[in-house]
Amino acid sequence: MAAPHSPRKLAAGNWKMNGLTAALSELDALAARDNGCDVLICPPFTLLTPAVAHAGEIAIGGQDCHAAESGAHTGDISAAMLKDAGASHVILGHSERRADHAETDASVRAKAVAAHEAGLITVICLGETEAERDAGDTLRVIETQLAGSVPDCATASNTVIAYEPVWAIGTGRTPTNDEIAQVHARLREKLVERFSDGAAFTLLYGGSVKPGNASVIFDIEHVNGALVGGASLKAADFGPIIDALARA
Ligand SMILES: O=C(CO)COP(=O)(O)O
Repeated sequence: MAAPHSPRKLAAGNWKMNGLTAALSELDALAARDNGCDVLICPPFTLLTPAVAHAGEIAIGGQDCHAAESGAHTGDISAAMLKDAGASHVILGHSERRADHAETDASVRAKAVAAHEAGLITVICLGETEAERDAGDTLRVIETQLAGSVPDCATASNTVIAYEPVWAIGTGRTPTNDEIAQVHARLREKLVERFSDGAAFTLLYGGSVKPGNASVIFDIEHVNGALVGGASLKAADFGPIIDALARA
């Protein structure tokens, strides 16, 4: 595939630890829409294979993978297993995993290398905590996470960056538009410095994106889409967010 010259828009849903078989009807509803931009759903591992069968044009991704190809890692899943199940993407370094599973920038980077070797597109998450924000450290934190978590093999075709302020996830709170703009501009600047196709990486915002605030967020420069948690679980909520992105 030729290298992209400008970022592709992506509406990504992270179902987290939500969804039994009945939730596949939401995927049916999304697959039946005329979406107008790339859509990705990352269901729990148990639904990956059936989700692929229900997804139509919608891409399906995992929510994590191990850095090793295989071996004695009880409860883990490899990038090749995700690919084998029909996934095209994997979320890495989500703040819930950084917090609950002690993931570091180095471990996220190792997972990203494994995912790229398996042919997956990575959605690498970063974002500051509320304490870091209050201390005025947001840009320093995201720069460190970007440098540490994104491997040298990253390209605009195999890597998406998601800025998710930890304090905005599931809280109904979001940064100001200026704050989002500042972070995304810095992410773009650093990607352009490091990668020859840095201008074409898709940059997502995540954290309390809803149908009511999506359009305003998508109008911000360098915001190419969203990584959505709660509002991705129902097609009735995620559909309007997809439409807002397609229109932006
Ligand atoms: O963590 C998120 C997506 O990965 C965001 O979750 P919410 O959209 O529920 O705030």
